[in-house]
Amino acid sequence: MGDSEMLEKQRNEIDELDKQLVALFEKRMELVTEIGNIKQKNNLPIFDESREIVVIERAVSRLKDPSYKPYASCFFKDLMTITKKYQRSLFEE
Ligand SMILES: O=C(O)C(=O)C[C@]1(C(=O)O)C=C[C@@H](O)C=C1
Repeated sequence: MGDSEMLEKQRNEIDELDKQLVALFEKRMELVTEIGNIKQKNNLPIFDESREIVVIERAVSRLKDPSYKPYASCFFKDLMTITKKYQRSLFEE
């Protein structure tokens, strides 16, 4: 297979994975919404540092390739920055 064929094939695989990621992201956001509503109802803080540490540590520990560790850690940290931002937007409604 030539390089440009290979590139197209890899990008098609990424497109397929992104489709799955969007579905998972949406499911996760639905849960984040429910948790956000519980937090609002019970006057709980949005940021839960100990929970975030657990989420990141567990995710990183599941990697097969340890060289991805700092990147996976960053990915989950950024993801939770986004979820907190979204939960805050719910509080403002
Ligand atoms: O578990 C919670 O309390 C959530 O609100 C979810 C979540 C997450 O996205 O995983 C978001 C914000 C918190 O700081 C911790 C975790």
